[in-house]
Amino acid sequence: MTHEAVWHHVLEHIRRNITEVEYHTWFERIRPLGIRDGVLELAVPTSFALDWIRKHYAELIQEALSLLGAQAPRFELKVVPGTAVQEDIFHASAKQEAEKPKLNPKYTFENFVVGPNNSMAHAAAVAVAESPGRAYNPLFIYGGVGLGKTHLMHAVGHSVAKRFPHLKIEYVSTETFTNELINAIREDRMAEFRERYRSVDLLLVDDIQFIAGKERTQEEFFHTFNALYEAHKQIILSSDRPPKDIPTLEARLRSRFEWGLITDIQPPDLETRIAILKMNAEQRGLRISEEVLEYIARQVTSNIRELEGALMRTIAYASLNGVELTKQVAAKALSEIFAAREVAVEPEEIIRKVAERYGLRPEDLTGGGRRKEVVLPRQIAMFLVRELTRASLPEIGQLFGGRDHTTVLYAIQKIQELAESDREVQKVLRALREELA
Ligand SMILES: Nc1ncnc2c1ncn2[C@@H]1O[C@H](COP(=O)(O)OP(=O)(O)OP(=O)(O)O)[C@@H](O)[C@H]1O
Repeated sequence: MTHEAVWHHVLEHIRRNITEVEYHTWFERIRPLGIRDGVLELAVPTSFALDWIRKHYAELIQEALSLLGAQAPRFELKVVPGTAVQEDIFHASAKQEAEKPKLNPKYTFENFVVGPNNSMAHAAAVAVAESPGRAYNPLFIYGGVGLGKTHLMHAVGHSVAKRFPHLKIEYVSTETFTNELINAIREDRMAEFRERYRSVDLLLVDDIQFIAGKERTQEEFFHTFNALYEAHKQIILSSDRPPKDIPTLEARLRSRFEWGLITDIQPPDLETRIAILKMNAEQRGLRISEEVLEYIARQVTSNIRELEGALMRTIAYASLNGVELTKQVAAKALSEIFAAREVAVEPEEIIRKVAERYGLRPEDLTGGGRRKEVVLPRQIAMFLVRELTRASLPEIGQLFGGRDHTTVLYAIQKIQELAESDREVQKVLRALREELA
């Protein structure tokens, strides 16, 4: 099913580069058919769509394929009327989603590889899934970016949904909770908001560290928490750090977060990383040699999302270039990502140097300020962290005050453009790279 993985990555690239409306109109209806002799074959619903896509998006699709390592990126469009999606299907499915908990079907216990790094968190999650509201309440899972916190939370959700179909499950990111709260206040719908969150049996809240500094959200969450807790409803929270390290978290919330069980997830060891890659490959119906899996597992050590990305990239590279997947091919596929990042420099050091050059404090760059004087230096710092370290886009977002990865991506693209057109930026980048080397 390699072509599906390839198409998935192409879509991710496209989505970042066009508007949502364009994406829904043209790309959601395309289905990948396969890869033949390095050519990606795509089914489109009508000949009108075929012409339009060829005319307007061919370059973007090719660009995405070359980012995946295709040396001669090629694709072919075919009209397959069955791929048409009725206009209102989007709306119908959106409605259904709102009612069902938004759980990723892939994030189940069966798909979760247990290793020494996550066995405690896994055992706690299983215990909670078996008797929600009774085992550990709240269950607080913390750990670095891309280590499986969301996966475990969703796994509990799936398991509870299966065992206790009558229970109401709600998964929400802290960002969404905050936005919904703001909207409810603005639209005078607070009673409805409260009812929604206080009537659930299992509440899963992701990235609770983002509640830091948001007084009103903390206040509201405090009451939601109490209502659920008192009614013996289960709460699971995830965070990138333990409660005691979340700044400006009200003491009463902190102590509540500590009432149940706090458990962490550490980066996986080599064996666990290989096992995760193996499972991923098997799920896609692919047989990949141990040697190749180990090679990939040795390249990416601290983020499972990136580990999976590296596997995908390798598979895509081999199939788009029509070659067998060997260790040498894997090395080639990954060389671009890892070669440029072998300089041993810490992100904090980069931030410090960039701040110094612009006469700012490091906190100015990592803080929330949007003054003109800090925006460009911050973007430069993000760009250099990406270039000189192994930090992923979400990790960089975290370093810079919990910004979204799309903001980081935008910053990087911006500096890439300026690095070609603006002499001042070229000079600064050259000087900083020298200082940091
Ligand atoms: N133990 C595991 N076994 C199999 N897959 C895993 C495991 N841990 C993580 N993954 C996979 O790694 C990817 C990232 O996991 P997830 O999104 O749960 O991380 P996270 O810790 O919530 O990250 P973030 O801090 O960005 O929210 C997912 O695709 C997930 O399925």
